[in-house]
Amino acid sequence: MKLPATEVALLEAASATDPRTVEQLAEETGEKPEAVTRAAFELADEGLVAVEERTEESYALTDEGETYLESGLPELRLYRAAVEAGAADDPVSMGRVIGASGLEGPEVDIALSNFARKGLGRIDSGELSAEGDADPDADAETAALAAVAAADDPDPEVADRLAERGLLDRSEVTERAVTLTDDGVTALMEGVETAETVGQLTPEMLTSGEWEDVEFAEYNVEADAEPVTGGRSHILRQTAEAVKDTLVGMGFEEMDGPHADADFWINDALFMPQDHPARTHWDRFTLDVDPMDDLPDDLVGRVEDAHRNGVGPDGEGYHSPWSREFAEEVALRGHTTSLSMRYLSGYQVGELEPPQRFFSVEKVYRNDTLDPTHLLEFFQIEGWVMADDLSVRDLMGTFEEFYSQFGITDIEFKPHYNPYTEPSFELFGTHPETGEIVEIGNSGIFRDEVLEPLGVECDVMAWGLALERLLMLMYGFEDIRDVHGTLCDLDLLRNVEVVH
Ligand SMILES: N[C@@H](Cc1ccccc1)C(=O)O
Repeated sequence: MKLPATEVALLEAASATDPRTVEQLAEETGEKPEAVTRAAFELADEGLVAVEERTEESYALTDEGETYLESGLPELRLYRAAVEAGAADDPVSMGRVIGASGLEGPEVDIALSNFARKGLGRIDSGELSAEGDADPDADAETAALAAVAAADDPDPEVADRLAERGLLDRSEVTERAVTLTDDGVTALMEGVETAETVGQLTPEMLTSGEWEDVEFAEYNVEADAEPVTGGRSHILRQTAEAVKDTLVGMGFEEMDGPHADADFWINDALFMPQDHPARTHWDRFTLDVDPMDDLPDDLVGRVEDAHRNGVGPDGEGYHSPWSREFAEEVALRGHTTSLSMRYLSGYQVGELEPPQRFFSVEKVYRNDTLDPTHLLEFFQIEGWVMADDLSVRDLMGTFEEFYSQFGITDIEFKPHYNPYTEPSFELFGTHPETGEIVEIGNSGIFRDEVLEPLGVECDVMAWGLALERLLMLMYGFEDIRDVHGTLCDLDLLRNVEVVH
């Protein structure tokens, strides 16, 4: 039997009783491991050897992991500083502990988010208390980092968590072991000879014409290749595109408009009283820019009248102060319902005749506290339908159809209050991992106090859904920061595919 040189060397080095790994065989034959793997698969195809594969996880410290192994994990440094400051007895101001800990930049966030998770203590209204019984020297994550540094096996669960924190790189190593089959033994006994094969075509072979007589080695398309982690679109972006496709498929057109807008469009047009708590500096990001003093006078007049006196024979209005200056102030929009107001009023694209359906998937800004389910900037899936005789059934049916396209079929509704819709409903879905009920949106049918000043004479149902929450239900994230910011899970962002 004639075989290429590497195959012959491999057959001779392999044993019928003792499985040898590709690495052992590579050492013995003096061939590269890739060449041995390729040859082993060739021989396996011929039935001369059996190849057994085993996949194992392997870990390596990232640069950050190495830094923390030396300096201590940020949360432990925070804990030690807290104990030193007396936080095991009485709560101490967070700023003071952070100052004393020497933590800087992103390390502060990292320390704070892991501090409570590890039960090292609690953070409450800017004060930090330390758990007296915690033992920073017995930290499982530090132990796992040290194990990896010493080439020992870390606890797999802890190692997974460290990989998520970006402190360990996880890779899968496939180990292959080769054994001679009976046919392989027979072939060896009958004698195998080397057939010359060429792996690389050279310019010399081309000019001399030698290429016509040689036998070329076959490509091994199963050989391991280095993973490539180039740029790709972010999971949130991919999901936003999927949402847009879905809504366009449902007959909606896309809205577009300013992120920084007049309070008039963000709040007044929505019949939000000017003294509503959501309009104070606590919730909104005010901008130090010129007011928008070119608002359409007629419309502003009708909106002011609705606020002061109400609409229709029984309308009450708010009888509270209303100022045009406040309406002209510019802030970052806290919801994209500002766009709906611009479109419904005819201001953005001219007057619209019913029926109409519009949507946007755009960023909104709220002065919230960052936590596992809240960001200061997030994407809202805004939408509305303008038609005669809309009912709550239409609203619910639209959501059921929309969410079912993303595999979510257990939407629940809860009556709610918005100054601009009546009735109003909050939407909920079930988190696939924790089973918890998660709020995913807010909706309703616009009140006359909103529609009449806008000049809309039929019904309009509308909603604002959170894109990030949809993501949590689709992929089972428990912390939205897994896809954003310094704590994001790079492995996931590199590998996830959005399908819908
Ligand atoms: N603006 C609401 C969502 C909404 C839009 C339109 C009608 C009803 C509710 C929010 O941000 O929560």
